[in-house]
Amino acid sequence: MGADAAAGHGPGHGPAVRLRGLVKRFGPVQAVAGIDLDVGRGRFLGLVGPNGAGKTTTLSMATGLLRPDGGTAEVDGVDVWRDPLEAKRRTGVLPEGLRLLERLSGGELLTFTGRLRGMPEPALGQRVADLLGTLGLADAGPQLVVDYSTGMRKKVALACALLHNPPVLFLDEPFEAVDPVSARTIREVLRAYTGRGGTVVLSSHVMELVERLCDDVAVIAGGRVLAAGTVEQVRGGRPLEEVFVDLVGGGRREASELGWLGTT
Ligand SMILES: Nc1ncnc2c1ncn2[C@@H]1O[C@H](COP(=O)(O)OP(=O)(O)OP(=O)(O)O)[C@@H](O)[C@H]1O
Repeated sequence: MGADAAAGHGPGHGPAVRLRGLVKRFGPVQAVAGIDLDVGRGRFLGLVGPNGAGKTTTLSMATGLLRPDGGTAEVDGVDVWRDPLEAKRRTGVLPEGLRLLERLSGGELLTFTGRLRGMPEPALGQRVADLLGTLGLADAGPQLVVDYSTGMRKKVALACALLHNPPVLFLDEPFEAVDPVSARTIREVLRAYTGRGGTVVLSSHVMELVERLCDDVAVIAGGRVLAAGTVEQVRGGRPLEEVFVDLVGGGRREASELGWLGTT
């Protein structure tokens, strides 16, 4: 065992995700202003924050999609920017925006993704069939992704993230536009995954869902972590939404100021 591994560092060691001093600026906008965050193995972390808080920018830097201006990101003990290929082997990502290969069917997209990841047949074919079946996409058959509904696109993108059974999943708004039956299935799939030791980081605007599903939560605003811990710690006995609004809601104008709305 090397000195790093003995000290709890290096591939397969330490927290599943370790972010240190992550910083990103877009011109005059400081999108991420120094984020430190650890996510333990087998934990389910919800990343919440108002629009423009820096959630997607943080997830993009943690998954090798956007180069940080400063700081480090490690996944499963691998530095994402020093060893991106190894980090990406250990990561499944449902990115924002869902840019997919539109002229393939769901099955073709998954098979192509699996081959890019070097997955062998026939195990790949079995996993593709399992994922399409479980996520309710099998009936879409040869339909092309370009003709999928928004929720179907989300589900096939999620299937791509799960396909290689990575130890860590990063999911940007995985439940957005997904119907309640599929949402329940996805919750069960993700719970089973963390139950077996997998780690999930998801961003969401739905506090109730984070409260119900996640072990841990990090509230970010203005590119900084305002609160982080177990859901119970951060809630402190109150509904998470209330705590969230107290933390980030300052400076908003009252809805009642739109007194003209609805009057004739
Ligand atoms: N490519 C870009 N170019 C310029 N500014 C950007 C870019 N990406 C993000 N930003 C800015 O960085 C800030 C953080 O954006 P980000 O998308 O990370 O927020 P978010 O928390 O994911 O928001 P939302 O909940 O609305 O998706 C915002 O002010 C946004 O306008």
